[in-house]
Amino acid sequence: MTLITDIRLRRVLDSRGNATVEADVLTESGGFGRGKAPSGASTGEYEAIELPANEAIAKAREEALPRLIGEVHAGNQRDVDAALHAADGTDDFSGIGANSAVAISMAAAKAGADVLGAPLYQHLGGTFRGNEYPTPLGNIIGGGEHAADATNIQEFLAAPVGAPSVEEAVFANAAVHQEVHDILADRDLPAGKGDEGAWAPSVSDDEAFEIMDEAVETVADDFGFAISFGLDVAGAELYDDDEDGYVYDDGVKSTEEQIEYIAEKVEEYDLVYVEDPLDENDYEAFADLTAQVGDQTLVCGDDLFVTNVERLQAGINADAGNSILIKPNQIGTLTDAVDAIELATASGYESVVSHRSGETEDTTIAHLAVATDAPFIKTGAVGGERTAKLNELIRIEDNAV
Ligand SMILES: C=C(OP(=O)(O)O)C(=O)O
Ligand SMILES: [Mg+2]
Repeated sequence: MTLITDIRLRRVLDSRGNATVEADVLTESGGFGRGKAPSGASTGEYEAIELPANEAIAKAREEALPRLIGEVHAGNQRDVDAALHAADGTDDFSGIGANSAVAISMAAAKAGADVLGAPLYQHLGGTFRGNEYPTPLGNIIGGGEHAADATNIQEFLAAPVGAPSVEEAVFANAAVHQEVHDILADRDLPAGKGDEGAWAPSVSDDEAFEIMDEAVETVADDFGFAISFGLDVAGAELYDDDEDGYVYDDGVKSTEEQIEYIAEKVEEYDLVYVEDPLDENDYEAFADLTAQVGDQTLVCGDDLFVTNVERLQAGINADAGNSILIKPNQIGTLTDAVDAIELATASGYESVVSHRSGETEDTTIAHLAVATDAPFIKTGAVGGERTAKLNELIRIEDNAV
C-alpha cells in the first residue's frame, strides 16, 4: 500500500527568500506527503552538506529516485532513509545534498502517515506516544549571525516552563515578544527583526539580559505561571582561533572567562537553558561548564553534536552537556534524527527539537517532538514559518490533526 510510485522535486522559497528543496512523495494506494528542507545560517562545521537547490534536485533525481520509486515503502522510514544514504554514497550527504535528503525523508514519512490515516506524530512515535507535549523555547531577542548590529549572543529565548498547556505556552512566548517590543519602545530603541522573527535591537548583551528578565517577569505575572529564559550563545560563531578566545564587542574572553561568564549568567538570571555556550570543538570546556551548572540548567549542544550519534556519544563519554539540539537537516534524515534522540534519552540527555533560521511552512518538527516525547522544541515565537509549527502543536494537543 505504501510502495512509493512517484517522487517530484522542485525549487521553492524559504523564509529568507533563498531557494530550497520541496519533495512530493506519492504511493501505490494514493498516499501523498510533501516535505521542505530548512537551512541554517550559523551552521556547524560538522553538519551534513546542503547543496545549491538546483544541484541537490538534479543529483537526487539521478541517484535517489531510481532507488526509491517502485522499490521502497514510504511507511517503512528506515528503508527510505537507508536508500537515501545508499544513493548518496558519502558520510555527509554531499552526494545528493542533505536538503534533498531531508525533504524526501520528511515527505515519505507524511505519505506513510497519509496511507495509514494516522497523524504524523503517531506514525513516527507509535500509538503509545503523543501524550507529552514539548515546552516551546521562543526566540525573543537575537543577533549573532541572524541579524546585523544587534546582540553578540545569538538568541535570548523565553521558556514558559510553568505553562499548563502547549497553547498557553505558545501564547505566553508571543506575549513576551510583544512585551519586549513595548520595553524597547519605552527606551527609544527601535528594532527590526532578525531571521527568526526575534527583535534585533542595537543593545549590549547586558541590556538584552535586563530586558528579557523584565519581560518574562511581567508576562509571568499576567499569565499566572512561571516563565524563565535561556540562551543560544552560538559560541562557535564567537570563537576565533587567532584570538584564542570568544570575541565580543567589548573584548575577547578566554575559554576560562567564557565558562565563568556563562556560569555567572546562569546564576544571576536563573537561566534554564544554555545552548552552544562554547566552541563546537571544545568538549572539555563543555564538560567543565556542565560540571558547574549542569544541575541547574540545560547545557545543550547544537553545533557541538550536529544531531550526529557519534558526536553525541563522544559528548556522553566526556560528560559534555546534558542535552542535544535535534535538527533533521543537520544530519539528513528522520531516522538519523530519531537515533540521536534515542541515544540521548537512553543516556539521560534531554532533546530539544529545532527549526533553522531559514525555514518553510513545513510542520514536521512539531510532530517529531511529540512523537519522541522531546521535552522542548525551539521554533521561534512569531512569523508565519514559525507559527506554522507552533499552531500545529496547538492542533496536535487539541486532537485536531
Ligand atoms: C536555529 C539556529 O540557527 P541556524 O539555523 O542559523 O543554525 C541555531 O543556531 O540554533
Ligand atoms: Mg544553535
